This record gives sequence, C-alpha cells and structure tokens, in this order.
Amino acid sequence: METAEPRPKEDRSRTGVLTYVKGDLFTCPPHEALAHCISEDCRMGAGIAVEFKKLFGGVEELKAQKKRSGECAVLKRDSRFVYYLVTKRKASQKPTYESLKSSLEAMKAHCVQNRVTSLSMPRIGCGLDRLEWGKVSAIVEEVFRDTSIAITVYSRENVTPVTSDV
Ligand SMILES: NC(=O)c1ccc[n+]([C@H]2O[C@H](COP(=O)([O-])OP(=O)(O)OC[C@H]3O[C@@H](n4cnc5c(N)ncnc54)[C@H](O)[C@@H]3O)[C@@H](O)[C@H]2O)c1
Repeated sequence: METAEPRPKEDRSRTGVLTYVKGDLFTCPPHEALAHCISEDCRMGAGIAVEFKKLFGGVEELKAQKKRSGECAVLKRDSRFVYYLVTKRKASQKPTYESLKSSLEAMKAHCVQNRVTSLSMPRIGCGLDRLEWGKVSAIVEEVFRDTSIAITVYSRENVTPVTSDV
C-alpha cells in the first residue's frame, strides 16, 4: 500500500478527536491502524469487510481468537494493527450501540497497550449495519477522549462532521 498524496484542505475537517477525510479508507498512510466491523462468524461477505478480507486475509487466525460480540479481534500486518470490531453474532443480524461501544473499548485497550498513535476507520456500523453516524461518532469520541490516539474517519461521500456530547 502506498502513502496517500497530501489532500486538498477542503477534503479534511475535524471535530473533537475525529478528523474526517473524503476518500477511500485504503489510501490512508500504511503505518496507521485500521478498524471495521464484523460478526462472530467472521464471514466478511459484504460491504467494506470484503475488501479487508481480500487485502489482509487471516480469516482462520481471526476465527481462532474466538472473539464474541462486544470484543475485538486483531491481526498484525507489517507495522500496523488491523482491528475487527465484533459487533454481532451473525452476519445477518444488526449490531447495537452497546455492542459497538464494548468492541471499541476492547480496541482502545489494545491500542493503548501497544502504543498505537493513529487509527483510520470508515463510518463504522453505518452502512449495511444501519446505525446512525451521529450516535456512533459520539461513542467513538467518548471512548477515545482520554487518549491521544488520532482517529481519521474516511467516507466516500461529502464530509459532514457531526458534533455531539454523549
Ligand atoms: N452476509 C454478510 O456477510 C454480511 C451481511 C451484512 C453485513 N456484512 C458486513 O457489514 C457489517 C459491517 O457493516 P458496516 O455498516 O460497519 O460496514 P459497511 O456497510 O461495509 O461500511 C461502512 C461505511 O463505509 C463506507 N465504505 C465502504 N468502503 C469504503 C472505503 N473503501 N473507504 C471509505 N468508506 C467506505 C460505506 O459506504 C459505509 O458508509 C459486517 O458484519 C460485515 O461483515 C456482511
């Protein structure tokens, strides 16, 4: 993966601990950790999870971690960690804000223990999984508020930052 070109200023914006970038998640700098949502069965058969499966493989390694909903599996790829937020039991189900928050807390603990300083993610839970970004972003802000981890949120649509005080 190559380092991303510097982006035009209008493609970036910032609220709280989150920086928003319009563009493809996989153009983020290669040293940054990545995160996205999966189900316990690690099927990754739809959405951005398919791209993670193609790029990083490791399905058996993930399954062997036996993570349950509300926990977080992780792969190490080159110098970065790739986080799999396990937010539901089966691919056909939907996550809850509680399961997402619990998975984010598990990811944060791993980030802190492993001195992760930057993390990029899509609008997690807000595509196929149908959660609302306003609520999800507030949870991400709340969970990571007491860290100095720089979180960048990529989206292909126009950047519309949301501020909230959960
Ligand atoms: N049958 C299945 O396997 C099945 C069923 C439902 C959902 N899923 C998948 O979807 C669930 C996660 O849902 P989700 O809403 O968190 O994720 P998602 O719907 O895959 O994506 C979340 C957001 O990221 C956006 N996005 C997609 N690709 C990119 C990219 N390259 N760069 C930037 N943004 C991008 C997408 O438009 C959406 O707004 C997981 O369970 C996963 O396995 C699979």
